[in-house]
Amino acid sequence: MSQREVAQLGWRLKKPVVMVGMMGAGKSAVGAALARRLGVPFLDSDAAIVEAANMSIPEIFARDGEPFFRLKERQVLARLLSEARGVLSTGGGAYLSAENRRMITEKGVAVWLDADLDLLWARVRHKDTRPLLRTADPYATLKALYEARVPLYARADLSVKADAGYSVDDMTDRVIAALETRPDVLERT
Ligand SMILES: Nc1ncnc2c1ncn2[C@@H]1O[C@H](COP(=O)(O)OP(=O)(O)OP(=O)(O)O)[C@@H](O)[C@H]1O
Ligand SMILES: O=C(O)C1=C[C@@H](O)[C@@H](O)[C@H](O)C1
Ligand SMILES: [Mg+2]
Repeated sequence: MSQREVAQLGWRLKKPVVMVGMMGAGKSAVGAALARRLGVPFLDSDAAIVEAANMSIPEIFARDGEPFFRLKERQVLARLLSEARGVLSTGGGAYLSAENRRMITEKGVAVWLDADLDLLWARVRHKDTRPLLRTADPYATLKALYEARVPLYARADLSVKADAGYSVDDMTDRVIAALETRPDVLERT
């Protein structure tokens, strides 16, 4: 194969990829790596909310409450989906609303990063950036959220298991392999 042919090897992404799953599953980290790998733009709904509000997520929760955050999340998701050409990582709660799931399914393909509770806890336990976990027993809170949410995340078009031994790059490989099972979403060029 000539150098020129090698340089032209790549991907054609036909629909936006929307990363869903629990806080700490790796949606932002893996989503950004996936976008770099596919050579497409990356968007993150949490980052877009923070930018629009000029406040951190804990500040928005503390000042305006979770219902207000969810309203902004829905508006931002609608805007980002209308302009998305690449990978869009969502916040951990975004896929729980039926209206958000409908918007995501209409425009893109949802990929659930399916990490188990122990892995999620190992990732989030030392950080205080997730307001929902600011409780007397954050592990019990995470467990309750996990158990309530898994049946909804399981509705995603594709799911990719996140194991403790997998790096962000390994997870990116796995997501690409899952996307390649859908020629209507991703093709090699
Ligand atoms: N495969 C991985 N291997 C090691 N560390 C990872 C992996 N994926 C993510 N991480 C790390 O775990 C933490 C949580 O990941 P990330 O912020 O991507 O999760 P998230 O799903 O976007 O969570 P949230 O819903 O809160 O936005 C980060 O510190 C990230 O660097
Ligand atoms: O799981 C959740 O409900 C959340 C996850 C984060 O991504 C943020 O969107 C926020 O902290 C709420
Ligand atoms: Mg994130």
